[in-house]
Amino acid sequence: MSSQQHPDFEQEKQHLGFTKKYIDVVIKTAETSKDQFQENMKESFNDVDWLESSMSYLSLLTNARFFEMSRDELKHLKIARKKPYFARLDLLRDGTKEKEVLYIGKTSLYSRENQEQLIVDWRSPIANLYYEGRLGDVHYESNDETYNGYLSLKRQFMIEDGRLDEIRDIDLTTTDELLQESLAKSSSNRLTEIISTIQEEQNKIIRADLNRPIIVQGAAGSGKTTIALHRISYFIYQYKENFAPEQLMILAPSRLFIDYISEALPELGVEKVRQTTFQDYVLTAINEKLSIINDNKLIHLLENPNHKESNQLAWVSSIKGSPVFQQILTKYIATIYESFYPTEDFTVDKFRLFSKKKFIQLFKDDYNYLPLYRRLEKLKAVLQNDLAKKKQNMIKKIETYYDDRIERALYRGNDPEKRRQYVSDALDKKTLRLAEIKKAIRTALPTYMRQFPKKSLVYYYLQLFSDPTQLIHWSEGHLSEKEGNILCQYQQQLFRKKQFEREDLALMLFLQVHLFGIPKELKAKNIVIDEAQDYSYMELLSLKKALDTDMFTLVGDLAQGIHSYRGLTSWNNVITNIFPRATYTELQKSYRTTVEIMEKANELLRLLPYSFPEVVPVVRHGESPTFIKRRNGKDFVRQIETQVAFLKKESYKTIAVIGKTMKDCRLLAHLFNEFSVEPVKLLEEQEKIPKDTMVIVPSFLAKGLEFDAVMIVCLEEAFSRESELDIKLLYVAMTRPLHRLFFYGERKEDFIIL
Ligand SMILES: Nc1ncnc2c1ncn2[C@@H]1O[C@H](COP(=O)(O)OP(=O)(O)OP(=O)(O)O)[C@@H](O)[C@H]1O
Repeated sequence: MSSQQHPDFEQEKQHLGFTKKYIDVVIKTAETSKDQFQENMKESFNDVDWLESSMSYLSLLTNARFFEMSRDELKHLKIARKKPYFARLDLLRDGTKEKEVLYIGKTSLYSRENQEQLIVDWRSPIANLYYEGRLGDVHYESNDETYNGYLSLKRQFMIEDGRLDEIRDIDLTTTDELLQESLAKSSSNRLTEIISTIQEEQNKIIRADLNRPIIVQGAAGSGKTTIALHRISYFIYQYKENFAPEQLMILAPSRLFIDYISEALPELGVEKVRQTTFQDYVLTAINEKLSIINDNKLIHLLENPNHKESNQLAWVSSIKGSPVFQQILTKYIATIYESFYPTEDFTVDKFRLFSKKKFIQLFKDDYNYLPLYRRLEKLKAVLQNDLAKKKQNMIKKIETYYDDRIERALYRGNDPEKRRQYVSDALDKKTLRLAEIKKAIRTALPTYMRQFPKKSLVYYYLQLFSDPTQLIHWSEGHLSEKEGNILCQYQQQLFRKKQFEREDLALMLFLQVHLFGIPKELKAKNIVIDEAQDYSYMELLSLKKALDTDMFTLVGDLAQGIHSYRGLTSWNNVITNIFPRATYTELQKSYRTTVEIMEKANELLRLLPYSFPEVVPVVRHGESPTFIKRRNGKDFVRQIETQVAFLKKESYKTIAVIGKTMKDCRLLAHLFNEFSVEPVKLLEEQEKIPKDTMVIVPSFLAKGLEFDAVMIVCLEEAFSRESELDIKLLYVAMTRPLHRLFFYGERKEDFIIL
């Protein structure tokens, strides 16, 4: 049963009215004075009937502790006012006679003293019944205990701006209606929360064991980004006593993407989670300002396919990201460590204080949990302590030695002059020796430590590629002589220009961890990586080492792996060698695109050399993707403008023109700037996405984003069937629209599957 004709509609409307007013009172009281509560209550609930019917709630409120809420709780309650809850569950617990009525919302509201909940948080254990429980006998787990009961009602509420529009009683068969409505909406250019329509398979991932890493291979539009954010929200809720949100981290593919997800964060209560990119994180962790030549490589590969240089570029990237470098770096680091084994004992003057054997044993074994330079610091402190302890003893020994000699001299021989001379010499020697030993005590440690010169991370990194013979040796047969030479030459050429590539960052981070360590504040308790398919093996490994935890949520789609020359082509290696505790899940259902668009995009997957299962769109129909022969110059701009005007009339709000390369996009932007009356915005890596302007975006930057309508344009650059990268880029572009897709080009063949 649905709509406003529902017999309970009026009653629910009243309940909503009460809840809203009630929230207002709580907010007002929390913000002003707790003593004002009764008066605030009377003022708001001047309707006597309501007041009486609400007496049970009233009694909850007399407890002053109720109002002690944190600033964050207050903020969330204010947000919740517009839509306090989205569902209701009626549950009769086993062994009880009275059913419980639970209203599920984004944030909870309850009496802290008697635990009676007015609104139950969607992340609480009992709320799982909304996502997974069928009507009838149900159970849920909380604190390792299982609770059983009978679920007699599952009701959804459509509340808009605090107004109840509709109520709907649901069972498994009807849950899709709300989802369909939500998917049919227009995109706002931003990611939003999906709390009321989370699907069962998605819910399983959000609530999967929080003490284990999780890897999700999900089709384009299957909700990976959304789920990852909801999982963080769930984590924060579950561990609110143990961790602050600042201890969690989201690694996004670009700053553009961070801007894109930013709107969903406050609603989910995760806005304080650190959000950064891999590059920015590494540069902070190694504390270096390096010049990184970024996606140049992708662009080069795109613009010069099958070129000899492109092949070399791709090979260099893949080798630097591969496990071969784990081996090379491990050997290299071992060599650096050995170069720190002292050749001499630690002596002060003639006293041997600390043997080199003991030093090496501490350095190698006892402190092996520390990075190299921290071990040195520790050892320096050990020697310093030792010296401080033995200092007086050494001085005493010298004093005793000379005092004994002087004493003995006093009784020696008969010549008083000689005796006097002898004693005077001994006294002089004593003074000299004491001065010597005091100086030695002062200088011995700094002199000893000087044999361990402090070098920078960049120094060590450059050294790694300074000698091809060494590099080949450390690779233990994985690099041929030719390959070792090519790699060293390539790196040296970069270094001469004082440049580094993104692929260098993982290796530098790995070195940093082992040589200098990562500051505590840059470690994280839980990390979410979106677009994880674009990370290399070494990037993921170095991150795990740097962050000192395997609590990662990796979400990605290998079919969209446009950086697979450096990234991953399978999750196997990652699971086996980096995250062996990980749970692996696949999502094949796509929620973004219509059936018509997804079917066309699926044709591209069939052309890829790996077998990707077809993406199953949630059944939502729309217009078929359309090819339009494009005109030139001003006429082409008019053509697009007419299309945009038409789409806007159809109420589509967000529209993007996607070109294959940045070069084509720049040409497009130029054309529009010259001939268009409407403003357009060319999106680059660092941009913010404007809300009401049509955007031009290159295919590789469009990854992860979505728009109501997309126009893929081939101006000078076409997509080639021969290139795996082109197939993936076109796939990325085709899976961006929610509703409409157009291809504008000279020839249909430029779009491979037309
Ligand atoms: N359960 C759901 N209810 C409503 N909307 C959903 C649901 N799951 C996903 N969506 C919507 O589907 C779209 C795609 O979600 P999202 O961007 O998280 O997918 P993705 O897997 O990260 O996609 P891509 O691989 O293309 O980056 C978004 O508009 C999201 O709001």
